[in-house]
Amino acid sequence: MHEVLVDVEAVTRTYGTVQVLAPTSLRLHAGQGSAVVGPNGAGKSTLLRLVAGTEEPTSGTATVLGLDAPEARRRHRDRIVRLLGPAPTYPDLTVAEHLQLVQVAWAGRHDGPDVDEALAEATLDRVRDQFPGELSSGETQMFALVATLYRPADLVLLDEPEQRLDTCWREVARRLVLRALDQGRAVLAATHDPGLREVLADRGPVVELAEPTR
Ligand SMILES: Nc1ncnc2c1ncn2[C@@H]1O[C@H](COP(=O)(O)OP(=O)(O)OP(=O)(O)O)[C@@H](O)[C@H]1O
Repeated sequence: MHEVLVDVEAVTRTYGTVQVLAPTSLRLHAGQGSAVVGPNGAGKSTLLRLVAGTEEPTSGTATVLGLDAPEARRRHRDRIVRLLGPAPTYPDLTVAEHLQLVQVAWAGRHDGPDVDEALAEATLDRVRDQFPGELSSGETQMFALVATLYRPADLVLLDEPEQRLDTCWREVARRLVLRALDQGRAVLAATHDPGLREVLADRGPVVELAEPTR
């Protein structure tokens, strides 16, 4: 059996008096995909932050790579990558230079295509020499997704990777996620995109969250 990467047992999250995440459980093995779905405000991003270890559950446990999620985040940064909100960028490095930086930083462990191929397959080659501040919102999102998936990781956490992408780029995003799964990575993604949900549902559990009651 593949390694258990994520083991979430009855986690909840409460802010003030409102429980924004009702007890939720999820188990994800290497190479599996999981879509987290539900209406706006259902707690999808909250669940991802609990798994990312950037936030603590009110009750229940979130275990990642056998460790409490915040500890896993510290100890296994080479195995976990996340795109939860805007990606940090260097204003004076071009799009291509960001990917080159990823190659250098993870020297010897990068097994994807070369920089120009990675940009071309995401149809980002036209902006290869532009700076982050010169990109459209969709280009920024596509660039963030490509850069996120460019580094090595066994577990990929994505919060609505389809946001601000047009129909063509949503299709590209699905393809990139599918390739990550085919490479044996586990992908946990909150999404409103039915196509991405389908890609992930083929490879693992769908987590359906309901709107919080106030
Ligand atoms: N720090 C916080 N303090 C108070 N309430 C919060 C906080 N963070 C999130 N919430 C509330 O928790 C609920 C769930 O938010 P979350 O961002 O997880 O939803 P979501 O399912 O990702 O929504 P969307 O599809 O709109 O991105 C929302 O009602 C939100 O207002």
